[in-house]
Amino acid sequence: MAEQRSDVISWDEFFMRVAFAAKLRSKDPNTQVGACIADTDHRILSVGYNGTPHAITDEAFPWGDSDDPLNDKHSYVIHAEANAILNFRGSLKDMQGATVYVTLFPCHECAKLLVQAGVGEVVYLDDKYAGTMDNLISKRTLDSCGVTYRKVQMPHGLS
Ligand SMILES: Nc1ccn([C@H]2C[C@H](O)[C@@H](COP(=O)(O)O)O2)c(=O)n1
Ligand SMILES: [Zn+2]
Repeated sequence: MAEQRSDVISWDEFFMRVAFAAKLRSKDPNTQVGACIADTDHRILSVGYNGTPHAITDEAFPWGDSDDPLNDKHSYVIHAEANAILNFRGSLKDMQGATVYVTLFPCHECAKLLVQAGVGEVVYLDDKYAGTMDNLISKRTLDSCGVTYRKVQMPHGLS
């Protein structure tokens, strides 16, 4: 009888790999973010990455930081989590209690969107802005709304 495989990746690893693949599509030169939303039956509902609204071409886009909001990328970029929610083609009731896998901890604006979309859990890879005001607001929002969050374990790595 064939031996059973012992190195099958977990659902957490699988969905985080999907989120990681999505972030490879991002044109942001500084921070690429991917998100994958999976339902309680381990089905992928949607995927997204940080990018521009569709009519803005990469060439015309100011991909830098600037004190001038007109020339600051943050004024224009749609975050990975927001794109994942927007890309979802099903009924929002199917997203109730879903898990979002994100390569970077959600900002406070995305935290609000995820709560309203019905997401019940956030699993993140990196939290490089931990301790910033934005990050504290995000965590307070998630805590207040009963959305749990945890850092993913990737025993097989990402390659
Ligand atoms: N959870 C997040 C946080 C940030 N983003 C996007 C927004 C920008 O494109 C980039 C952050 O750039 P930085 O300020 O680090 O130069 O990441 C996101 O999609 N989701
Ligand atoms: Zn965000």
